Amino acid sequence: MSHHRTQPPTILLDTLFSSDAPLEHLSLYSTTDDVQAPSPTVDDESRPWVTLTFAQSLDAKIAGEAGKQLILSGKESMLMTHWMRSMHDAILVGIGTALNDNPQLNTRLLPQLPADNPHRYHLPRPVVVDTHLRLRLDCKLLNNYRAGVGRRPWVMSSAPIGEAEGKTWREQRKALEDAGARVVEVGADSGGISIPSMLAVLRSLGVRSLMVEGGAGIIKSFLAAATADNVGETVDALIVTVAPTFVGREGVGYGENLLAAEVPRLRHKHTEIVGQDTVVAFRL
Ligand SMILES: NC(=O)C1=CN([C@@H]2O[C@H](COP(=O)(O)OP(=O)(O)OC[C@H]3O[C@@H](n4cnc5c(N)ncnc54)[C@H](O)[C@@H]3O)[C@@H](O)[C@H]2O)C=CC1
Ligand SMILES: Nc1nc(O)c(N)c(N[C@@H]2O[C@H](COP(=O)(O)O)[C@@H](O)[C@H]2O)n1
Repeated sequence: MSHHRTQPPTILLDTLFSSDAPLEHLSLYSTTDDVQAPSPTVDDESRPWVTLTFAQSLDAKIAGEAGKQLILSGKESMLMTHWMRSMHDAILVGIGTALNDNPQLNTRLLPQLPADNPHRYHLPRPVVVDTHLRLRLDCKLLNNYRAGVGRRPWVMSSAPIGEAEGKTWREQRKALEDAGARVVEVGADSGGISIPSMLAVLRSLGVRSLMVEGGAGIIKSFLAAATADNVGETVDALIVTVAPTFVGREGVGYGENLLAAEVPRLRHKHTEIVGQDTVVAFRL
């Protein structure tokens, strides 16, 4: 679809914004008059708008054997993902993904704007959920930030209770902060960092919209949180890219063990063929 190359795909505009919003502003913001980047929002300001999104194979795998990173999206749907990134204030991944994929989480695939265009694409804030502060000091997120081509990564973590673990955690925190990260403390429970608490903290820090990319553990947690709440109070949109390939049972899935009572009700918005992939968009 040629329009995907120069402006955000309709499937994103319709799923994330009301259809009467002006197209040209939905991925761009003005740097000249200090206007904030456009963003989907929820009415009450207690949490950000949350879009859960990932790419999967026909057999619902998101990675290969032992977590091997797979490029499942074709170039057209990958471009769509970068448009989606430009429409959110922040992008979240779990520490499993940060360690495994060493992602950049930026919008580098978007078409270059003419030099005299006063607008810019929004560069989202990278957020890593990392209970034990295992993020590498030389990861691309920190390297990009130090090189001035990425925003400061935020690391969502929770201080451990025990003295020995607490000391290691504080040392790790200092090392990460010295390397450029901001460590943000949030509450945790037996399942790891509490999703509702983390969302409330992110909103209090100014994040109006959050794109959640994965991996498997994070997807399961957000699906579970969305099911436990009254529908629509944790996750607002689900956008899944389905690639025309099988991975096999050795791959990493996200849904095998979910009980029927643990999957949220979905409201289908759109299905669109993007290149060779099928993109399915829902509101919750
Ligand atoms: N195809 C796609 O679109 C994507 C695929 N991936 C793949 O996913 C794989 C990584 O998945 P995982 O190992 O499951 O790691 P993950 O990225 O989901 O991180 C999970 C880790 O985050 C921490 N955590 C803290 N609180 C948590 C909570 N409430 N819920 C869940 N985790 C919490 C725990 O340490 C947990 O082990 C990689 O192989 C990566 O390539 C990742 C993102 C997108
Ligand atoms: N949309 C999409 N399609 C795939 O096939 C993928 N493997 C992913 N992965 C996500 O993108 C991150 C890599 O981002 P950068 O290219 O480094 O900016 C990866 O960590 C996953 O979150 N996504």
